Amino acid sequence: MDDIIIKVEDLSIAYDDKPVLWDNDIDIVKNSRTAIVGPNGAGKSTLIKGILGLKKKLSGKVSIMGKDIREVKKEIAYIPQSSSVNWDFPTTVIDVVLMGRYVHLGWIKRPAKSDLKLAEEALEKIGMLEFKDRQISQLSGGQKQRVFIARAIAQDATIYFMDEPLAGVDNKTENVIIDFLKEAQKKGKTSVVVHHDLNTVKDYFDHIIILNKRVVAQGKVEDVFTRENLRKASMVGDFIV
Ligand SMILES: Nc1ncnc2c1ncn2[C@@H]1O[C@H](COP(=O)(O)OP(=O)(O)OP(=O)(O)O)[C@@H](O)[C@H]1O
Repeated sequence: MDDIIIKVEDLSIAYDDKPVLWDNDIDIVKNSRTAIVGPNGAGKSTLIKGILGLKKKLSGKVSIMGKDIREVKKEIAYIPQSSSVNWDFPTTVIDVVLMGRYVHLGWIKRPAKSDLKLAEEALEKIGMLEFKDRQISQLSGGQKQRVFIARAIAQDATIYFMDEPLAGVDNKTENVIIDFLKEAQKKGKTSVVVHHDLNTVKDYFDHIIILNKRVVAQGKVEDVFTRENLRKASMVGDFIV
C-alpha cells in the first residue's frame, strides 16, 4: 500500500451556488510527482485552492500529513498561476525569494544572513542570481516563473503545489522546473502540479488525477493515463495515448 500524504474526502466547492467540484475523494501518494489534468474549467485550480484552505468548501474534509492545513503550513509551498499574480507590485527578485524563508522565521520576523544565503543559493540553482536586485515587473514570463521556483526551493517545503508552472515558459525554464520536481522527489518530497500538455505527462509525472468537476480517474500514470479515461473527462482531442 502506498503511503498517502494528502487525503481529500467528499470535497465539493461552488462559486455563487454553481458547483465546480462535486463530491471528490482523492488520495495523493507520498513522494509522488502528481499531475492534475482536465479540460478548461474542470476545477483544477479550485481543487488546489480547496486543499490549501483558500476556498470555502460546500462540504468535505482535507487532511495533509494526517493534520489540518493550518498545522502544516510550513511544510507547504504553493506556486499560483502566473496570470493570477500582480507582477507590478514593487519588489525585487531577492525579496520574493526571501518570502520563502518567512514561514521559518521566529517572532522577530527578520530574515537572517543564513536566510539570505539560502535565497541566493536558490537563485543560483535556477540561473537567476544575476537578476537578484531587479524589479520583478522587469522580468520575462519564464524568468518570473523561475523566481517562484527559487522561492519554493528556499522554503524547503515537504509538499509543492504548482498551478500550471509550465504555461507560456521557454524550454530552459521548463527544464529547470522539471529538474526541480525530480530532484525534490529524490529528497522525499511530494509535488502536485496542474499540467496541460498531455504529451509530456509520462515523462514528467508518475501519478495523475484526471478531473472534470469529479475525479474521472486517479493513480499511477502507467495504470490510469488511458485514452478511455481522457475521453471520460472530455479531453482526448487529437491526442493519442
Ligand atoms: N472566483 C471565481 N468566481 C466565480 N467562478 C469562478 C471563480 N474562479 C473559477 N470560477 C469558475 O469555476 C470553474 C473552475 O475554474 P478553475 O479555475 O478551477 O478551473 P481550471 O480547471 O483550473 O481551468 P483552466 O484549465 O482554464 O485554468 C470555471 O467554470 C470557472 O469559471
